[in-house]
Amino acid sequence: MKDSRDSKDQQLMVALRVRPISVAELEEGATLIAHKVDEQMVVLMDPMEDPDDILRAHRSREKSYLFDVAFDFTATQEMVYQATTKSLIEGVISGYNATVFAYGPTGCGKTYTMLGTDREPGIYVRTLNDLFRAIEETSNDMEYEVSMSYLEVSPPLTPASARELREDSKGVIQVAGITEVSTINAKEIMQLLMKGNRQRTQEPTAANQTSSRSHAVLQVAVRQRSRVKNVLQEVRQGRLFMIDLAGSERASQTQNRGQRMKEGAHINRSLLALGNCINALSDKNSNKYINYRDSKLTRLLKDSLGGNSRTVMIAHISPASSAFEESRNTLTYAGRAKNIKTRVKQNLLNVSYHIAQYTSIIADLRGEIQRLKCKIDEQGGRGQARGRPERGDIRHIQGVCWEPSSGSPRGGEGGAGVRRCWVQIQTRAFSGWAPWATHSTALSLPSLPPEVTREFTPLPSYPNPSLAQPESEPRPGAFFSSTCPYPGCEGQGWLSEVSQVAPDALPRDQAIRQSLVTLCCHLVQDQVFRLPSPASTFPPQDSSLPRIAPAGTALTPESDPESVKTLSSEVQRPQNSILPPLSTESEANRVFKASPRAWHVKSSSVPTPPPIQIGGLVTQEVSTDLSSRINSSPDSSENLSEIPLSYKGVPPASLSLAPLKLWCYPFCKESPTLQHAASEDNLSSSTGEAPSQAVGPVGEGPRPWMRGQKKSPGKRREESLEAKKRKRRSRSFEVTGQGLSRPKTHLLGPRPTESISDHRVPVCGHPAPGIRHLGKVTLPLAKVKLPPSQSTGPGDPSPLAVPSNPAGISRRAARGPRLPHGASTHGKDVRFRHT
Ligand SMILES: Nc1ncnc2c1ncn2[C@@H]1O[C@H](COP(=O)(O)OP(=O)(O)OP(=O)(O)O)[C@@H](O)[C@H]1O
Repeated sequence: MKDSRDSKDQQLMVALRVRPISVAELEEGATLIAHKVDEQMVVLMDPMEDPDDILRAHRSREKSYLFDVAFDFTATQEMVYQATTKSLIEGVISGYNATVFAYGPTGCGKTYTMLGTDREPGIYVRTLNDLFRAIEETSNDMEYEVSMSYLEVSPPLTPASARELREDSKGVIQVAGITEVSTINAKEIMQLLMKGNRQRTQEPTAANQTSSRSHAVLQVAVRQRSRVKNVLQEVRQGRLFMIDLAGSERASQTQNRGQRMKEGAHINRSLLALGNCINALSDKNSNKYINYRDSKLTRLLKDSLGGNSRTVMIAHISPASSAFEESRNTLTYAGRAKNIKTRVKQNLLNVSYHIAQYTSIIADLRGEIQRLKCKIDEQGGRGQARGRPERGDIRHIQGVCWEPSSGSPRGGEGGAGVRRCWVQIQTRAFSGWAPWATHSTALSLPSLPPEVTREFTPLPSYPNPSLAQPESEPRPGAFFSSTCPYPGCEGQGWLSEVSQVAPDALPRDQAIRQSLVTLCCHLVQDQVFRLPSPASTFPPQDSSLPRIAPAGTALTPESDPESVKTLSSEVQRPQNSILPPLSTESEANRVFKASPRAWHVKSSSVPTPPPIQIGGLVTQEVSTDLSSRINSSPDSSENLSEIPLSYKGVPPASLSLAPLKLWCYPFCKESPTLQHAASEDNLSSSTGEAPSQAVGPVGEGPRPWMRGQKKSPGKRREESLEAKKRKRRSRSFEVTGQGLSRPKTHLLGPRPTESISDHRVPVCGHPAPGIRHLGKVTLPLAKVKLPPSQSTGPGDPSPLAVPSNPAGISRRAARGPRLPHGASTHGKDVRFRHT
């Protein structure tokens, strides 16, 4: 242990307490000779009055004594404690030694001041209470150890005198064989104190019925250290001595005889030694040797008197004239003690930890790190369980779509993951459009991530498409070509397609449409496939994002034969591949109402449809919902406002990655087989209709750009018309679309192509030669069916039917709003169609 960095001299504080005159003294006829003049001064009057003494005739019989503080019989215990001891507590806690000792003749109130009574507790109790309170107040930051010992320094005649005092290597007096009790609180200390005090030698004398025949030393040690663990730690250790000395006595006064008289002699001897030390210490100019070894008392008080301690001496006197001599001596010694100076230093113990302790600290820190990691994981898990915030992150979407390691679409989750992410993208992308926002709310979907909203916030709020129809409606599909920032982008093509087959699904306002196509194109180009954006830096390039598709990488046998091979093998998989459930129950609730009222219903009012049943598995696909909305027939749409769409009975082979097709077809080329499959699987949604009976695309005319098709455009068109007729007859709900082929463009990339190689993508059993040959693939579209059980009634057996003729379109347009499209199942390369 080393002492404090700075030490300073401290004057010993001396207080004087004059107790009330006792009944016994009054009975003896004693008079008051001690008076407190002011807060610091006490006057003692000599009771001896002899008018015949000429020599002393003009001498003042009063003598004043000045102390740091003086109390008379009016002073309460609390006042004495506040003025003398309370200020020491803070120093003890922070590593300073302190001593309070009561000094005075027998029967003058030393024990009363230090121990007190039950009603009026003394300094012991009050000090300990405040000490523990102060410790508690700082225990958040600091760690404390408190120990206590209660020592009786008695004359050598008693057993307690067998205790030896020893000085340790640092010069601190230790009592051999003493028991130190680690204390928990002040209450426990008080119980120990009372117990110890009962064992203290007390005998009635003529001067005091409860005269203490020994000195009592209560020592409280406080060790303080910071709770912040460090390699080098500082420990502060303060000690507080509270000493109730035995009283000096005169044999004549106590009338002791025998053993009691010998005790008194020993007490007086120790007090005399104390007085000598005080005398020596108080002599400023002398370099006299301080003989602490004269008595155990002075040895114990060595530090308190002349060493490292803030010391308070409370001198006690009786006001009675009968105790004049004792009072005068006490006042004299107390007055001298004022001159004693101590050098106060903070006791600091620098603890440098051993290597084993380092290991322990490191283990603690590792445990803490692990605990925090688990906490983070838990929070992350909860967030994912809630699903919403993470799904709002574009990185998450990309992560869902693609395996970061391989850069390919996720195999296990496959198309489901891609579809799901697209649903999210579409849904959120259209969140600025009020009808869509309605559904977004219903779906409890999060808003777009900042980087997306930054790009697309110009999307206006569009409360109801039917309420904001422009005077002259643009020709469907005619105006999109000039709005897309990407040459040859499929986003506009898709919208054009939608505008033809389901014009009601799109907003009427030109500006909104343009925003919409821009949005779609951005999403297609940037958000999932991360193709280079021609006009913007959106999204911000971030190397930490999973690399998705290298720009301009065409899927050709030359460039990526392995991919093509994989794709080819994939598309040859049996058609009865079963799609696993695509998403959770919450996604199954993504239902749309077709009536105008439905746009404004709150999420709670949106009915929950049964999930899509695919090949015996219950699943659902929001994209097909969207498709169904787009293709809602005017007759059925109103009823659908009350009946959610549901789908069932779709053969596994007819299920495909409709959203993938929608968004991926720019990267795909289509074989005739795939094209056919797409038409069947995705465009036909009549209940009970086999995929083979499904009609082809609703879109008009041949598509010369479908170079990969084996069927001629004319034949394809015939099929399409036939399908339309069947649709009208059956009034079934059909989502028409095709897996489209398109020439290789800069948009081609291996990863989107791989995405369609998901084993759950149904094909018609053809090896897709066109893929190999032309580097094109076609994504089949999802097939959506409305089960009869979910139809609105006999008059509307197939509630959603998309009229493919212009009349149908206009009729629907006149009927009012339709569901916002938000997504499409169409996979047409409209660029070429318009050309
Ligand atoms: N300030 C006070 N107010 C009221 N009573 C007091 C006061 N001081 C002392 N007394 C009473 O005086 C008596 C003697 O006091 P006390 O025992 O404390 O003296 P002492 O100095 O400890 O004596 P000894 O040295 O013999 O032990 C007790 O009955 C005590 O209650």
